[in-house]
Amino acid sequence: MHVIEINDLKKYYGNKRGLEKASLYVNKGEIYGFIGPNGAGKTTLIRILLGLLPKDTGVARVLGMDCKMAESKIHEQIGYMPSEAAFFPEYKVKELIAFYSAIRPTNPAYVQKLVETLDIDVEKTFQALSFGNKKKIGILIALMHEPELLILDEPTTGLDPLIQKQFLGLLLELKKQGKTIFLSSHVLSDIQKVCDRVGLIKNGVVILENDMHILKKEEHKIVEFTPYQAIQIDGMTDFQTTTSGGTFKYRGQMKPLLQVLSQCEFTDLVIRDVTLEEIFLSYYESEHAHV
Ligand SMILES: Nc1ncnc2c1ncn2[C@@H]1O[C@H](COP(=O)(O)OP(=O)(O)OP(=O)(O)O)[C@@H](O)[C@H]1O
Repeated sequence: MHVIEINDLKKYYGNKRGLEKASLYVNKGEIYGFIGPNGAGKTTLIRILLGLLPKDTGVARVLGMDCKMAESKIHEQIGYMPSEAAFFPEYKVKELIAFYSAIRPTNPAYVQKLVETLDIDVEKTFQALSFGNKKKIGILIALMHEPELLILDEPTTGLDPLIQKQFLGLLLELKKQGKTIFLSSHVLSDIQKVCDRVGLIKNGVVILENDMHILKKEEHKIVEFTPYQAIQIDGMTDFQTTTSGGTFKYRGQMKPLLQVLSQCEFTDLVIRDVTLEEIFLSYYESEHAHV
């Protein structure tokens, strides 16, 4: 059984497309990265998963249950963090913790550990917090009842680098405990760091879904060098001049590449994997990816 199962999901707002025909699945215990440009349909899909929005047609199931039919049962087992945290503004953080602990059973020791990890000041009122600190309260509330599935919408935007790092560490810790995490984000470096699988959505259709390591393996290497010189080798594409040298993409065995490069005089040379951002852009920019 998949923790999340979406099949041919369609949702229109009047005559405006939300989702066209989206399909994806998320396995138990994995961190799934959900990415796509503005307006692609990410929030629509998340709102359907949470039972907040009815679908038109297709399948939307969480933990084996239909999202709309079993809304309240699903909510007990989901931790959801919206992209912008909004809680009772005049409540102190400790009062918010008490409020949510009364709705859903929590382990106080675990809550305290989260408060310390996220470096949260529980004496402040929600409205007195900065954007980043409000975001941390969103993370705390989503995690504090130790749900089986976490659905996180842009969780790290606005967090300082240290807290971002701690937060990503926390996600990996939760994964170790067997929790499943669905992470929608524009911060592709975060997705690349923690996700096992990734889905790309465009115009309401999931155009690519794959394991992160397969996705990266299928792609080419990037070679960056200084100073400029004309390099030629089979498997090379997109040769470009940069301010200090050049770059190209390379698909093929390492040995012939290294033989050619060893003939050159470099002050700097980097052979690296493509980043998720580069993979993402190539899918979004290439003609055949247009759907
Ligand atoms: N309430 C609504 N009424 C009409 N159209 C809507 C509504 N909500 C979303 N849409 C449209 O549905 C499409 C998908 O929007 P959605 O918010 O799901 O995208 P998104 O991928 O979350 O975008 P972003 O990254 O900008 O948040 C967009 O074209 C949007 O304009």
